[in-house]
Amino acid sequence: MSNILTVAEMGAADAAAIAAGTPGTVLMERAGLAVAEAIRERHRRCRVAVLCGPGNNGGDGYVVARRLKRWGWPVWVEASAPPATPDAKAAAARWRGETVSLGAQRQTDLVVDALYGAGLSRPLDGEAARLARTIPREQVIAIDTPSGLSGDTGQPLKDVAFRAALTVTFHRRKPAHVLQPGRGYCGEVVVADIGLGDTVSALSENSPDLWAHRFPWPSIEAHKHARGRLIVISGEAASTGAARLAARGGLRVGAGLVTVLSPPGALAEHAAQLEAVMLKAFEGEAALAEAAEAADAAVIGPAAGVTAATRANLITLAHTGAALVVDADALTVFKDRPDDLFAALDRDDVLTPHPGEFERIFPGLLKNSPERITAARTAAKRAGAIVLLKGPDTVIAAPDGRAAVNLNGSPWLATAGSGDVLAGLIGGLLAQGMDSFEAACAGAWIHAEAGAGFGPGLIAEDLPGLVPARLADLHGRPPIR
Ligand SMILES: NC(=O)C1=CN([C@@H]2O[C@H](COP(=O)(O)OP(=O)(O)OC[C@H]3O[C@@H](n4cnc5c(N)ncnc54)[C@H](OP(=O)(O)O)[C@@H]3O)[C@@H](O)[C@H]2O)[C@@H](O)CC1
Ligand SMILES: [K+]
Repeated sequence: MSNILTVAEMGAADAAAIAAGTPGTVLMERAGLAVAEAIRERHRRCRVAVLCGPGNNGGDGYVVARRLKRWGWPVWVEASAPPATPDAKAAAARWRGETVSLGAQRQTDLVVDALYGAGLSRPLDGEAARLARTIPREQVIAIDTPSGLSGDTGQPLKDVAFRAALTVTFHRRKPAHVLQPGRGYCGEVVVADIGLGDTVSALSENSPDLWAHRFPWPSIEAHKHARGRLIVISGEAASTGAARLAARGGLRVGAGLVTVLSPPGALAEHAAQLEAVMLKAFEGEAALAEAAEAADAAVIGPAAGVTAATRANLITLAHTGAALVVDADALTVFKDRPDDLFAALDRDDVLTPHPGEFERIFPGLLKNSPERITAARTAAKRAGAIVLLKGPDTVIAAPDGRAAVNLNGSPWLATAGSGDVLAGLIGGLLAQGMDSFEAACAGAWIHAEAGAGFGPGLIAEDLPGLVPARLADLHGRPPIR
């Protein structure tokens, strides 16, 4: 169930099921029952107001009301308008309980928000808008999406939407359930199966389902050279920590040989602090090209310096066979000439911008896109490379249109150096020959799991050491404690 469907794709899935012989009323019964069961699983019998709109979202609401009433719950419907679709009319006709107008001001314990679904195109107004602003979220169970949210963008239209403790949607998540701010409005999200069968879309949740079956576990004959060689380009003496964080991330995630390539002036600093990670000095492009000759992957950018040297180093690395992770300063340094960067990249390279860096190399794109998935996809096409747009809802996009959204991000990762480790994790997976889109997804997922599992007090230095337990989970064996 890791695909995410747009509103139009969900409509097509509904229509296909109906065309294949399942009536819409049957789908509505399944949807309403799933919501009622989700409520019963979480709450003792209590007073429930079901707010029903005129469309099929409201139709689902009438089914919920009927089910709860049958189970003996005190429940009534508050209708914003009479049912207007054939299926909603049929559902309302089977509701034999009390119906009052919206906002009848009764004392209630729970509110089922069945006003509008994910396809909402007009903002809430009047009583619906007032209720959205005033009902406490702990009381609210939303059907499909909290009313007021745009299903495709996760934005509240005109800034007004219900906030829910629980959202029950059907078949697959929609962008509003995974993108901020919508995700924050949804509370817990339950995806109920209503029997629509298989659908495939180019957008997925980033979960191991996407890539775990192709994770580059070492074979029995593995030796360190066969497990992939990663290089990490270091900045000057005063800014070397970022490269070491990236290098340790790459080593922990399984690259066989990881080397920090350092300007001569920073060598002593590194030498004092590195063990399993190897160290080599380079000076100038020719030396870098030679040192990079045998690398399978390279990380460039973390504290590299926004300098002509970083730009030249990137171009040099792009001419080697290594797959690149381009982060931080190696992105910023192309601010005035992003096309030079894009011309140098291959489709197996990965860019890992945060929104500020994204704006520098794709000016205006984020602001002018309906949401960040579209922005990341457009960026990936423009760059001809994988783009990982960081955030609480990190998006990974490929030039061929594949995209995935991280659902396991946590605020603990918003700490200095965290992104350097992420670049190293992706680099380490690229070095082991993993497909670049999948490596970016796997790196982001492992990184997020590690951060969420640690919680408060996390610093970037902790992250590489948290990777083995996550790998053990993926490998299906108990972690080493
Ligand atoms: N077979 C299926 O498809 C299944 C669908 N299912 C369920 O159907 C839901 C989608 O149903 P839906 O398409 O009828 O949309 P929904 O949001 O209920 O109503 C739109 C209506 O509201 C009106 N309206 C809009 N904004 C408004 C506003 N601000 N203020 C006032 N009115 C406003 C709008 O009017 P219009 O904009 O057209 O003038 C239109 O009349 C989906 O969320 C899921 O719960 C499940 O049962 C499983 C099977
Ligand atoms: K709703």
